[in-house]
Amino acid sequence: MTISFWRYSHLVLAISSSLFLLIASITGVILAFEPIIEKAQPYQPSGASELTIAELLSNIDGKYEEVLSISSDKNGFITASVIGKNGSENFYIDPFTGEKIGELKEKAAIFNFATSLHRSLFLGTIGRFFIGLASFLLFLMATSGVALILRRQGGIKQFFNKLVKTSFLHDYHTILGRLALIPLIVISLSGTYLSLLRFSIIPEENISHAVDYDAIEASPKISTADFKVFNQNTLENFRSIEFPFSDDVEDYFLLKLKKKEVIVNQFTGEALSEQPYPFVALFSELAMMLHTGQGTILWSVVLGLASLTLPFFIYSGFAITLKRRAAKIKNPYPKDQCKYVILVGSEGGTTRKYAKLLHDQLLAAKQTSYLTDMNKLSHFKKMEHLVVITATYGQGEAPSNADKFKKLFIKDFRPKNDFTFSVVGFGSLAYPEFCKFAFDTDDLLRKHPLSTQLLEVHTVNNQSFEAFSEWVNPWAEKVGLTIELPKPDNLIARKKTQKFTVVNRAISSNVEDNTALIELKQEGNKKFESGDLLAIYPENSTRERLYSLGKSKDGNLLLSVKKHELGLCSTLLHELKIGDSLEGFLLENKAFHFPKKAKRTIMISNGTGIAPFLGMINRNGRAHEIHLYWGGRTGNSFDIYKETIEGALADNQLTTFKPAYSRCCDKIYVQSLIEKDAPFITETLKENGTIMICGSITMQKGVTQVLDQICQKHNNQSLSFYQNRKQIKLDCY
Ligand SMILES: Cc1cc2nc3c(=O)[nH]c(=O)nc-3n(C[C@H](O)[C@H](O)[C@H](O)COP(=O)(O)O)c2cc1C
Repeated sequence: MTISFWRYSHLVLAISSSLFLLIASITGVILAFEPIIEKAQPYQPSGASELTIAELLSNIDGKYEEVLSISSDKNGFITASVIGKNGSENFYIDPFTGEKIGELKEKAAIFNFATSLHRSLFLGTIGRFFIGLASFLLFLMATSGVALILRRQGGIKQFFNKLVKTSFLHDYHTILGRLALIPLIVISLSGTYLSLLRFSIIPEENISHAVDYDAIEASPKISTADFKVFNQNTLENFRSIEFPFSDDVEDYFLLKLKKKEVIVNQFTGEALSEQPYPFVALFSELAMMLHTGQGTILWSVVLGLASLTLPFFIYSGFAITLKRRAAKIKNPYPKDQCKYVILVGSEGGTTRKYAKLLHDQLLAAKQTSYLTDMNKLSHFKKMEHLVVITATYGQGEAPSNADKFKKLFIKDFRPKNDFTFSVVGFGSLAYPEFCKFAFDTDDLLRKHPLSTQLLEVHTVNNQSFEAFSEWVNPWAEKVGLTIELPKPDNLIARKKTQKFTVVNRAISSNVEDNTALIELKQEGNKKFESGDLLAIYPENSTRERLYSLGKSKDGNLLLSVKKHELGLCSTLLHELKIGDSLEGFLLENKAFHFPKKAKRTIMISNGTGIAPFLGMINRNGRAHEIHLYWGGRTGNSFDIYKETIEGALADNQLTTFKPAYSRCCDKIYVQSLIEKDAPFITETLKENGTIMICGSITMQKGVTQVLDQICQKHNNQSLSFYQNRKQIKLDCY
């Protein structure tokens, strides 16, 4: 079944039951305290459960004028109903002495109030019905939630694996969902069952005894202390005993044990009738215990905590849905009048925001643009340029608003005129099938006889605004437009910057590299680590450019920057001289910090991607094995890093260094080195070592492909297995 089915079901169930569930959960949390408070009372002396019923009766014998009944409550506390000096009384007794040890307390008003609200909303039968229904809907929601988590995690085996992070609310909706799953299923099913029982949909059977009163004998009379059935059963197994009304031989002891009732002749001790409780009665008792936690502190705590998660689920669930729907599409022109058609595939709403950004810019440039979901593909009479902007979900699959696209495209898409197309894929490199659905869509479009591909598929990792805008300019140029995307505040807000001064700088002697190694000293002392990022905003621009940082021996920032012809930031950085300063912002990037617990770390980089590794190697206290693979153009490309690397090798801070040069010597890429060292790499992963990759996206793609192949071959595991265990750390751009 498709993800949209489960998501839709989950949402509809939540909408229809949230109010009731909110009330039931808050009252449920209050009620969870009741059994905890009760159970904490000192009315159960240790060892009491081992006393026999005969011993209990002997211990109470003679203490009161008359004993009417004795019972064991849900907590195992013994209560007696007696006639004493003050008339009829009920209280807790010590089963070893028969003495009164405490008064029966009335239920606290708050618990009475919470119970009524929890059971019936103070609305009697109607209220009970809605609460019962909400309970069942909660069970269905848990089921649809499981289906959604299975889709997110990629199968049952990965159900409890670490999540690939998306947003706080989305992630914790899933994490708490997994933790509270079993208790919530138990609460919902037991609640449903108790409602069915209350409405007699499940019929309750009563025990009926058949005693032949004419045949009851009054002899041989023996002492109750010698009754067989009283000696055979302990308080562990005891519910209650009702004493005979009179000395008539027809009056008897009614003994209720955990699983059966016994009628006992008051003179001879003979069991006159024995009836087991029906299954429904025992099951109802279990359901009650599971739903209320009565009698067990631990389960009450679990129930209380599980109830507490419901308000969070309700809040986060609606917040996620609203975010998804936030990017509402407005189309001022009818679909058949538009020259530009933008189709969007989005699950969480982010890709839709980006598509809308482009759509709005086209409209602002007085172009006829039409934006719609991929599932709404149809005939667009005047379409000349088609843009598909889509995320990938599941394991390389379509998002829910694009899952019918392929079918529609093959069956119904019949444009009459030539059209160009360009596909932008949104995805995450943390997934093995990076932007797969975008590539699949591109393949499909390429096969159309009237289509012309304007640009290769462009991928955007982690919703990077920069990566998206890198596609916009060449595309706009190809269709004869100039578009400057304004960076919306809600994508990434400009941060409060601080000042950095250049204290060192080296330029690569290979002119083609156009690379600088720059050391910056910060004004202030904000903490940072190698692997963190420096955000730079060129003057008059809200655009942010992020650089991976190394931390030098002196605690300064190490940055390696390649100058791009039209790159505002890289030009600015390259032009800086020693003593110059610039504004920037330090961003923590925990996911790319050095793994201090791993004994061996393999670092793979190309070009300027070496910068964070220089910092990590600089600060390695030799306890860790570090192996660095680095790809550059020629031997000269290495010059600016040479001193640090050779120094680290001499000091044992770096164990091995293996360069791959693409324009000289063996003319190889870094992934060839990885392929050659396959056994070493796979052994490292097997022994919980870490692989860190930093550099260009192209290099990352090549390297992860090779890593996946060698992991499958040597370790019988896919790369995602190690990714999920956080043994693969990526920082590519
Ligand atoms: C459950 C789940 C599965 C995903 N699967 C993939 C995947 O297979 N390949 C990929 O490149 N990205 C995958 N992603 C990442 C999303 O495509 C990426 O976060 C995208 O920016 C989300 O855009 P949206 O908010 O418009 O849905 C997945 C994300 C989630 C939450």
